[in-house]
Amino acid sequence: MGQNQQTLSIDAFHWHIGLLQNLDVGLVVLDEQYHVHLWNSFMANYSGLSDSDVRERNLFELFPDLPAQWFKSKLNTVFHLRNRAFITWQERPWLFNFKPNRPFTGKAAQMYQNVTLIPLTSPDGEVHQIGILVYDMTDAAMSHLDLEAANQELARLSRTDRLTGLSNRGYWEECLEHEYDRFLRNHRSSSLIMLDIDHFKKINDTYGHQAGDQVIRSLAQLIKEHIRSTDSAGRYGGEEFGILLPDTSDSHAEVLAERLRRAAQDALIYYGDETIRFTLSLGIAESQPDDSHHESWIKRADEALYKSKQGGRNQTTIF
Ligand SMILES: Nc1nc2c(ncn2[C@@H]2O[C@H](COP(=O)(O)OP(=O)(O)OP(=O)(O)O)[C@@H](O)[C@H]2O)c(=O)[nH]1
Repeated sequence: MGQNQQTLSIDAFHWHIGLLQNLDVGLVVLDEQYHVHLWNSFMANYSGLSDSDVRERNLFELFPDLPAQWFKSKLNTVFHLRNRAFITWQERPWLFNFKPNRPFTGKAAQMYQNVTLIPLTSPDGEVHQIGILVYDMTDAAMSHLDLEAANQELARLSRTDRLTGLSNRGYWEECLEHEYDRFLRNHRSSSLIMLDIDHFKKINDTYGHQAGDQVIRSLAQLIKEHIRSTDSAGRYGGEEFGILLPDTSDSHAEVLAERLRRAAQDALIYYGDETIRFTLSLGIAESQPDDSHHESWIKRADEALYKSKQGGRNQTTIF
């Protein structure tokens, strides 16, 4: 090899080292005893440990909070199979517990990382060392998580009635349908309460539509306070609501219905200078196999509600 060529290869070696040192990606080389042989400036900056602090030292002793058992098994697989391995932030948000360097704009407390493990073949054809590349994925992870949160919020809104915060009719009917299918499989009865504000048109006509809305909101609040977390309440129509009570007989449902009816009767709704009172009519139907469909179940509860209206309102009827 001529003098020029030798100079060039030494130059090239320095460029390579310079490039590796200044990459905006973490780079570590480990041997089979997990001793560190290369530690670039990315790793030094985020860990606070310089190349000379870590060189020839065991990675797991340097970083006791690394998931040692899990990570060693990944490294050993790369040594044995000589294949690259990839660890994404979705699988494990981070390997090295680094703080991202976005102290003012970022929300993340930790740097999210993708990690690639590369088997490094020695001149003897064997793999005695592994290269670890650590990519900072914090921005991508944050956008992804923000998008996911926004989608979840959209999904929640699409299930919710805006005026009352209860389930809207579409979602509530879906729950009812699932409950009816469950009943057909396990034959454990559930009950359905349909309820409607009495003479609500008169409340609107007397106090105005906004006051009517306030009555609907207050009733929704009363319902939330009376039901269990396993029950589901939904706004079925203007001033009609449905409550699904899983694993509940009609006589037990009646206890809740009557409690709610009395609470409504006693409630005082303040709207401006007005004090508004209202009553409820309620109908109950227990699930039955011959309903054939959840809609027939609603129909029976509605028929019972109609009987309460016919019977003089402010009362509960079991179908
Ligand atoms: N304020 C308000 N009123 C509503 C809303 N949805 C429906 N309504 C009104 O609710 C009233 C329901 O009237 P009706 O179906 O005649 O029943 P009612 O006056 O409650 O009489 P009974 O049910 O027979 O006791 C109508 O005047 C609707 O305009 C709403 O979201 N807000």
